[in-house]
Amino acid sequence: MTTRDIDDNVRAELDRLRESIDNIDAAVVHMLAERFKCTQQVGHLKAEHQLPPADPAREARQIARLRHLAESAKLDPAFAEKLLNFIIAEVIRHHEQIADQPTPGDPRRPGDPAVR
Ligand SMILES: C=C(O[C@@H]1C=C(C(=O)O)C=C[C@H]1O)C(=O)O
Repeated sequence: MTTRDIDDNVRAELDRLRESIDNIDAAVVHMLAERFKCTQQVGHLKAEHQLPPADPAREARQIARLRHLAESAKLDPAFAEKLLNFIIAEVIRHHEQIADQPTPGDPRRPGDPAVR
C-alpha cells in the first residue's frame, strides 16, 4: 500500500463520515423547524389566554427527562441541558413577542374600533 493509497482511503472515510454528518445536520434543522412550529402555536394559545411566556416547572421536568435520555445515549447530560436551555430561551423570546403583538379587539391596537 502506497502513501497515495492511504490518503485516498482516508479521504474516502472522511467523505463518508461527512455525508452522514450533513444528513444529521439536515435532520436537526427539520426537527427544530417542526418544534418551533409547535412552540409558536403554544405561544399564540398562551397569549390568547393570558398565560405567562415561560413555564419553569415544565422546563425543569423537560431538563430532568433530557438529562436522563442523554445519559442512556452516552451524550454529555450537561451539554443536553445547555442545548435545551438555549432552545427554550429562544422560544420564550418568541412567546414574549407574540404576547406583545396587539390582536384585533385589543385596546393596545391604535385605531381599533374596540377602543372607541
Ligand atoms: C413551549 C412552551 O413554552 C416555554 C418553552 C418551552 C419549550 O421550548 O419546550 C417549555 C416551557 C416554556 O417555558 C410550553 O409552555 O410548553
